[in-house]
Amino acid sequence: MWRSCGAGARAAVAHGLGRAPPTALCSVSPQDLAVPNTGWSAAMCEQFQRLLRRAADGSWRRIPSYRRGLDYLPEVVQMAVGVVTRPGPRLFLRSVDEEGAGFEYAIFLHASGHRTQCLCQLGPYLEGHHGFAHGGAIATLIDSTVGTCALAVAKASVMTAKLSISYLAPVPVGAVVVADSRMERHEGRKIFLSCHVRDTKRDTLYAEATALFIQVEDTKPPPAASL
Ligand SMILES: CCCCCCCCCC(=O)SCCNC(=O)CCNC(=O)[C@H](O)C(C)(C)COP(=O)(O)OP(=O)(O)OC[C@H]1O[C@@H](n2cnc3c(N)ncnc32)[C@H](O)[C@@H]1OP(=O)(O)O
Repeated sequence: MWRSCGAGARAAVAHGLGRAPPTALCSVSPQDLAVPNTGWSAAMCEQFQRLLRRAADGSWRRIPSYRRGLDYLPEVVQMAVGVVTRPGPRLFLRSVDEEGAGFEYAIFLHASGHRTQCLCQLGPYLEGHHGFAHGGAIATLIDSTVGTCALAVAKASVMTAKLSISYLAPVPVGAVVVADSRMERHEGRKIFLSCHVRDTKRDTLYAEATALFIQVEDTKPPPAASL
C-alpha cells in the first residue's frame, strides 16, 4: 500500500535533517523522526519537500521529533539547544514503531511562534470505521498540533484544558492532511487556539477545532526504572 520514498529520505539525511542532536549531555541518543522513512507515501514526501522549500527563507522551521517527549524543557529551548539532557515519557504519536502504520508526521513552527502546521499521514492502525481514520486519532493530531503551538507561545509546559472538535468529513486511512493551528488569544496562563485539518490541496476541510491550554509548572522527569 505504501510507496517508498527512499530518495526523499536520503535527500533529508543529506540535508542533515535526519541527524541526531549532539550527545555530549545526553543519556540517550534520540533519532529525529520528523523526516521521511519507508512508510511515507509519495504524496507525503512531496508535501514534506514543499514545506521544507517554504521554510528555506526562515519563515517556518521544521521541529525535530523524537520517540520520547522532552516535556521538561520548553520546546523552543529544545530547538535552540538541540540537545537532550534526559529521556522523557514516550510520545503518544510515536507509540507505533512500524513505519507507516500509525502517525507519520512533521510539525513546522512559524517564525512568529504563534502558528504550527502538522503534515500528517494517518496509517492503517488508526482506522475506525472501515477505510477511515478514527476520530480519536484526529483528536490526537489536533491536540498535538495546537499543543506544540501553545508550548511555543508559553515557552513552558502546557496542558490541554479544553478541546472542541467539529468533524466535518471522514479522513481516509492513508490520507495526507495538514493541521493548521494558530494562537487566537493569550491571557495570563491561558492560551486559546484554533485548528483546521484539511487535505493538502485545501479542497476538503476535515475538521475544525478550538482549544484552551493552561501553562503549568514543569513536570518532574519519570523515575529511571520506568524508562
Ligand atoms: C508532538 C508534541 C506534542 C506536545 C504537545 C502536548 C499536547 C498534548 C497535551 C495533552 O494532551 S495534556 C493531557 C490532557 N489534559 C489534562 O490531563 C489536563 C487535566 N487538567 C488539569 O491538569 C488542570 O485542570 C489544568 C492544568 C488544565 C488547570 O489546572 P490549574 O489548577 O493549573 O488551573 P486553574 O484551575 O488555576 O485555572 C487557571 C485558569 O484556567 C481556567 N481553566 C482551567 N481549566 C479550564 C477548563 N477546563 N475550561 C475552561 N477554563 C479553564 C480557569 O478558569 C482559570 O481562569 P482564570 O485565570 O481566568 O480564573
